[in-house]
Amino acid sequence: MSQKETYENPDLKKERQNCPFNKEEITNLLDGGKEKTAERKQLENYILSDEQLKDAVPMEYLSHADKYAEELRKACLLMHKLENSPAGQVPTLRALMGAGLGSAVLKEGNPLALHYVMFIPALMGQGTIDQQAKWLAKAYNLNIIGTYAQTELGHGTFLRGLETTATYDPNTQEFVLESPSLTAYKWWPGSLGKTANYAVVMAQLYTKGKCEGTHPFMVQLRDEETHEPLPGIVIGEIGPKLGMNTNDNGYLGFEKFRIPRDQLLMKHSQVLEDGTYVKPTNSKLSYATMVFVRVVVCQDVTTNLRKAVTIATRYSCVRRQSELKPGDREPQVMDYQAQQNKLLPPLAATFAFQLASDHLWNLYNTANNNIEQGDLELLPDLHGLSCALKALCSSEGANFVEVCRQSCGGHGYMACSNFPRIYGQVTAAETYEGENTVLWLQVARYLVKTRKEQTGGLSVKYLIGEEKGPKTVDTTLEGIVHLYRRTAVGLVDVAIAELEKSGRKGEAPHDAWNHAAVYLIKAAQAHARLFVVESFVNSLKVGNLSAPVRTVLSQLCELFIIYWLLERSGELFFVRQFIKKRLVTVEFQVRTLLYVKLLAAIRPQAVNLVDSFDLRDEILASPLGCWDGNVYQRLFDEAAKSPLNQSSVHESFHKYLKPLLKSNL
Ligand SMILES: CCCCCCCCCCCCCCCCCCCCC/C=C/C(=O)SCCNC(=O)CCNC(=O)[C@H](O)C(C)(C)COP(=O)(O)OP(=O)(O)OC[C@H]1O[C@@H](n2cnc3c(N)ncnc32)[C@H](O)[C@@H]1OP(=O)(O)O
Ligand SMILES: Cc1cc2nc3c(=O)[nH]c(=O)nc-3n(C[C@H](O)[C@H](O)[C@H](O)COP(=O)(O)OP(=O)(O)OC[C@H]3O[C@@H](n4cnc5c(N)ncnc54)[C@H](O)[C@@H]3O)c2cc1C
Repeated sequence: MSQKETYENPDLKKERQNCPFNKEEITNLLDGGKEKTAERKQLENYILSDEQLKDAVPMEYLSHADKYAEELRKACLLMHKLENSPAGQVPTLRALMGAGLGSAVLKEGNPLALHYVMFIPALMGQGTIDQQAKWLAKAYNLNIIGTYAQTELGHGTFLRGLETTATYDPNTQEFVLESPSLTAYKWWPGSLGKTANYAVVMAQLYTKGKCEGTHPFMVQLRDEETHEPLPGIVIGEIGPKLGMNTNDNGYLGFEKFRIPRDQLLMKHSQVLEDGTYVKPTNSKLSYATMVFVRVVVCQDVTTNLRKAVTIATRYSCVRRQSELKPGDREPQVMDYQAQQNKLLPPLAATFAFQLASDHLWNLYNTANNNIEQGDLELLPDLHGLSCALKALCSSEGANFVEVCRQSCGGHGYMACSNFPRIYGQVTAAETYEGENTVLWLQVARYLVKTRKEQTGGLSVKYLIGEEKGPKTVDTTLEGIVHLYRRTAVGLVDVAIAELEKSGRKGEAPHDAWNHAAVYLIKAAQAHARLFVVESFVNSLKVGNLSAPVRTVLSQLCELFIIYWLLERSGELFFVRQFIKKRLVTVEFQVRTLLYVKLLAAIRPQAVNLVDSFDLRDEILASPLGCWDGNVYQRLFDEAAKSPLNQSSVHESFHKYLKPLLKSNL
């Protein structure tokens, strides 16, 4: 890699001098330990040194079909490389599927991602031991490649409204899959368009003339040799999207397509040979694959945000523009407080989101182990928290990525800056795996229920009983967290009051719910933010951090929680107690002062902080963010790759422009 080449932009060099903390300590912290960092670096060397995995030309210059083919070529090569990986197969796969190493090679959506992120987890979570024995080894060995086909043209959010049917025929002991209308066609599943030959398909199960709701079925789609669609399967790709264009999202219809009974994934519910239906212990267990993906999406979004912040921070220290002191040299744009205000909150957010995502990952593992033993107690909390953090990390993440792009001025708008690709990935996460508004409303449902029934899981314990803590302005971190807590409780109470008001007017509960949506969403968002800031503050209390690292992380933590407070200060007005005590004004003044001081304190450490993410140039894939800061030369080199620069006069001049010039219009 180019990291250790001789050139280093003098401004970046200066930024890197006298770093007050040990960068490697933060790298190790983010990787999960020194050994993990070493493993990651070894793996990066192994993968990124392979010439065949490099793009001959930037992907943007390829046609839609060539983009897909090129990405598939690299994805398959990567899978071959797994066999000899120095880190072992599973860690390598994880690193590849994560947005870091994988995206250095597979730029715009991996055609094999769904196989690992949803198909295999669905088999594991929904299949019986026998079904896993039959399919899992094949899936791991890539003898079959699968996807997760749930969303339809007509319905993505409302799963109870899915139209695809799977009707049990006891005479042949088969299910008959059918798409009864155009809107019943599966639409969106990744890797379905051209890559997958199998899918876990969600369909309405009918047996003995009764609909038992949506269930997962293992379905072969294409011939294992020829890859031709099987008779009764109508399949194709849905076309270009805002981003993720190398992932072949597809459509799928069924024309009385038969599968054996044992291809209903029967871990939680069964259909016996005679058609008798055996219910699951909880009907939402068939939604478990989505819960898993919501959990990993938080990590994925955070990794992408780290890339955007690194690119924008380094560029902002190389870029000099305008005049700060009259007559002086143009300053680094990072020296403008306005630029710090853009970039330091997202920098802090990368830590906040990572810590909250780690917390969620641990909850997921504990809850999942318990569910395997038949104990579903943690399921509601897991559902609530995974919805909350998926929605928060993806929406805030997408906004922050866009701010990072804007902070790079015109050059940030170039495709080669990598911002369009990063944004395409992060904003997709606002929609897939549960559209964010819909997830906020799921969270609100859990909060309202907890507050009313005074019982709920760990993440909502603060809603049970009377709130405790100071009622006046308290400038400690604990004090600010308490303010978040009071806001979150207050907003749930406001939402409940709205629901009750509508109830008193005689509105039916579903109408009252709809009419309180604005309040409910605010309450859900305040809850999610409380969780993130609590995780950040609590994780600084524990752990073996050196004093300098603790200091800089504490500054970031404080900056972040004040930033959100100021951004969302309007919400305090919803909570009556703040208005009565005139707390809002006081809070606002005190916090703004502190926030501005923190910007100045963190500014000199910004480059060192993004360096400690240890993202190689190949992973950043942006001339603006490269380690050496050789921004202008690299931009020029990128422009030289344009097909329009391969000749001094393009053929279209002779075809179109010259006749126009000569036409005397
Ligand atoms: C070697 C192996 C290694 C493996 C390597 C793995 C590698 C991992 C590496 C990680 C890196 C990965 C990076 C990955 C990211 C990039 C890839 C991204 C690919 C994206 C693919 C996208 C896929 C999709 O989008 S799939 C489709 C997703 N669709 C949805 O999410 C639909 C949303 N809708 C719903 O979920 C529901 O319909 C809902 C919840 C909105 C409403 O459902 P309902 O049935 O109508 O329920 P409702 O009446 O509202 O509530 C009833 C009741 O049920 C509770 N509930 C609801 N859902 C759940 C749930 N999921 N779990 C538990 N409980 C649930 C709800 O709370 C209510 O409870 P009560 O109030 O108590 O009644
Ligand atoms: C990049 C990408 C990859 C995807 N990959 C897959 C995949 O692999 N497999 C798969 O099955 N699907 C996949 N999807 C589909 C995805 O899961 C759905 O698009 C998503 O769940 C949203 O559903 P929808 O499209 O029906 O949106 P809609 O529900 O139609 O949303 C439209 C609007 O209606 C609002 N709305 C809907 N219901 C409510 C409500 N109850 N209350 C308030 N507002 C509401 C929404 O907030 C939104 O503003 C993918 C989508 C994308 C973008």
